[in-house]
Amino acid sequence: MENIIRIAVQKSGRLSDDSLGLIKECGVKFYNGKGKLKAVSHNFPIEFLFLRDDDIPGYVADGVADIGIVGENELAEKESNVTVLKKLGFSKCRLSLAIPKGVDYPGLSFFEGKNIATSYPKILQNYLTKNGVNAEIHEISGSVEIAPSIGLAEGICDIVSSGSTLMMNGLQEVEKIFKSEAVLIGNPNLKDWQTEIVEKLLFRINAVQEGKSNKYVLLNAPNESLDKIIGLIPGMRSPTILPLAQSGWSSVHSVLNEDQFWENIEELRAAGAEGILVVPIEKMIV
Ligand SMILES: Nc1ncnc2c1ncn2[C@@H]1O[C@H](COP(=O)(O)OP(=O)(O)OP(=O)(O)O)[C@@H](O)[C@H]1O
Ligand SMILES: O=P(O)(O)OC[C@H]1O[C@H](OP(=O)(O)OP(=O)(O)O)[C@H](O)[C@@H]1O
Ligand SMILES: [Mg+2]
Repeated sequence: MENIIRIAVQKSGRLSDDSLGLIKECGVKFYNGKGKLKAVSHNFPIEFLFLRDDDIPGYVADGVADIGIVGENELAEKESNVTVLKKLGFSKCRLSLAIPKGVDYPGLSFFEGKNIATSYPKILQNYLTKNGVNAEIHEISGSVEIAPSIGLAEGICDIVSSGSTLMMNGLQEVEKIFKSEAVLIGNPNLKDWQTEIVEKLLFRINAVQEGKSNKYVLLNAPNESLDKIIGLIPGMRSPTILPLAQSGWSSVHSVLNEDQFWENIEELRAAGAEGILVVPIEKMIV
């Protein structure tokens, strides 16, 4: 049989759409019908295992899967022996301590001797120990935000993104204790042929991510402003300059980070740039 690697991805939940979307953008084709727990790509040597996210660090550490996509929070909680290969920039969230709204919060000492409900007992215990707080950790596996209102705990430690779940449950965020995003992880003992395939995938992921954070910019400028404009949008090696049919004018093509573009837009216009087009880039290899 052909050599293939195995990737563990979340079956369904907050990580799954972006994980599979990223791999599809890398040109890896596969069919993941409803209820399927495994799939093989027909144009890249990779097999998918669709799992609960809690199990992904352990499967990768044990070598059942060679690589996987998981949140840094789950990774820190499981303390599995895996290598972080790449931060992926999606499923960004934080773990926070929260208490009922209206309750006075004097600082971390609030939690001394209190009960805290969480699905992340290790991360929480490490944080409390580091800060010299003794609290009782009550581990529950979901719907953590409900715990204070049913008398299970005085506070919670759970995932926060927009904060709307906290708000809906009458809670206030009082400490941010851990920042997380999705990461690609790998078994630390991959064989050379497995590493080679992982490197190919990483090359594609980098090209997709570079493409997303950069834009292709085209603009028209009077020739006397070209030096100034080139300084503002230097591009990958240097911008392309093409003469317009109207004499004295040029078309300038360049690639630049979107943030950098917005920072320089006023100066570009002041230098005489006009007809500015900003075009998305699908893949970018630097
Ligand atoms: N609201 C959110 N915004 C952004 N990222 C989030 C959010 N909630 C969770 N995440 C991230 O996505 C991961 C998976 O969240 P999800 O809610 O799908 O987990 P789950 O219910 O434990 O799923 P599973 O059924 O696979 O065990 C979390 O560990 C976290 O890294
Ligand atoms: O700050 P917010 O934007 O409200 O996001 C935070 C919520 O998102 C996650 O739950 P999810 O909606 O994925 O449901 P689940 O707990 O059933 O997995 C997490 O467990 C929080 O409850
Ligand atoms: Mg889970």
